Amino acid sequence: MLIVADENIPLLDAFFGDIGEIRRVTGRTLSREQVQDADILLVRSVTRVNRELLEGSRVRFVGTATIGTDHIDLEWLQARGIGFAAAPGCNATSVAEYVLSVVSLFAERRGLDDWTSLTVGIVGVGNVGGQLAQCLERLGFEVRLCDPPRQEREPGAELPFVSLAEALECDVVTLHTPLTRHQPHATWHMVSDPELALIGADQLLINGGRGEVVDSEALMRRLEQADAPLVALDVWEHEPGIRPDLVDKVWLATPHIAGYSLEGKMQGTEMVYRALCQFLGLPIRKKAGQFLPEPAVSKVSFTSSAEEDEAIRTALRVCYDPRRDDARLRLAMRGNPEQRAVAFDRLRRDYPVRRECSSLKIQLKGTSKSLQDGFRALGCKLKI
Ligand SMILES: NC(=O)c1ccc[n+]([C@@H]2O[C@H](COP(=O)([O-])OP(=O)(O)OC[C@H]3O[C@@H](n4cnc5c(N)ncnc54)[C@H](O)[C@@H]3O)[C@@H](O)[C@H]2O)c1
Ligand SMILES: O=C(O)[C@H](O)[C@H](O)COP(=O)(O)O
Repeated sequence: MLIVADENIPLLDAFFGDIGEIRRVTGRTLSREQVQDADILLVRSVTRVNRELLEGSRVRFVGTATIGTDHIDLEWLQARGIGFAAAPGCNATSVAEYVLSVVSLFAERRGLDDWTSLTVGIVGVGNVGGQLAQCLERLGFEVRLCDPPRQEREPGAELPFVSLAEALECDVVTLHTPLTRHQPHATWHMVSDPELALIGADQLLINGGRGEVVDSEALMRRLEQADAPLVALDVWEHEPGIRPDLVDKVWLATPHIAGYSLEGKMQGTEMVYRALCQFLGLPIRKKAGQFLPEPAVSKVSFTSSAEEDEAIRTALRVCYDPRRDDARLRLAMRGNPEQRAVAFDRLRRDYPVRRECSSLKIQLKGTSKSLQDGFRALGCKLKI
């Protein structure tokens, strides 16, 4: 059995080595010829999987080790009877930690002693937005949730949903919707001139979903105005050929790596492996956890002198500080368009190991219960 797989999927040999022969390919440039004789295709988000790629091939199962599926023509796969699996929720914790870290930097920039005084509007309350909301609420933030599809599906739900306009009133607005083009709730350019006009200079807009959810022309126009909001973009229209002038204008610019914790990537591989085993009728023998290496930083201690917010933010940034990715992306924006696109993908391919807060043991001596609860909200292991 031939498995054609994106070389950026971690642990390919460990998970799939005894299922078939693996041919590693560059996901961005995968061609019909490369996939023609494959039985199984494993991709990440940079490969468009559709009729143009697969017509006439032997492929009978496609797996994407990602949450998003907007790069896959699901209808065509279904019509052809080709098996499919994605990895819902695999890197939700990683994205939530990215957002928390960005919010912590925003609070510092605003000179806030208490970061939980910020209100946070979450647009798209699925695996990522839901996990983020839960964590923020446990930390003591006021959160507003906007998810019209869920609001319709769950009319009697306990969760109070707000409109997009109401979410846009929050100090921080963070986008976690999929990219969709079908009405009534299409997200393509969901945030454009009218929505951007609703957020002002003391607010922060984060996009951790898909680049095309925000109209980048409109965003450029808004960022040229004196009362423009701060913006943190992890995802961009037209990746990898993103606009350097937009990178210049946004406050925090990262190369679509919010979900790039090692745990998140490895879980993505495991989920596709499990689905493939089921598809082929094979036993499931492996788990991502068995391959997780020891983290570079494994323990952090705080004493009774630790200031609560400060301690939580320190631990968060031990795991992930987006400023390093921001600096690298800005450097990568030198050169001509082709060089910039290559550099964008290289930053993603050669991404350093990043671990989630769950990899961190926190030792607390004489600290308050609320500080302990804060670390629990982050998923850290506690030693009290
Ligand atoms: N930046 C990254 O690295 C990264 C990582 C993971 C996922 N993502 C993106 O984030 C998206 C969300 O991930 P998830 O795991 O939470 O997906 P999910 O499917 O679990 O949740 C998405 C939620 O968005 C809601 N939604 C759909 N249309 C909406 C609209 N018009 N307005 C408001 N809400 C709407 C859905 O009802 C759903 O509850 C993914 O589809 C993917 O594109 C990005
Ligand atoms: O949808 C997802 O899971 C994320 O956007 C994912 O982290 C994207 O990473 P890529 O597949 O482009 O490596």
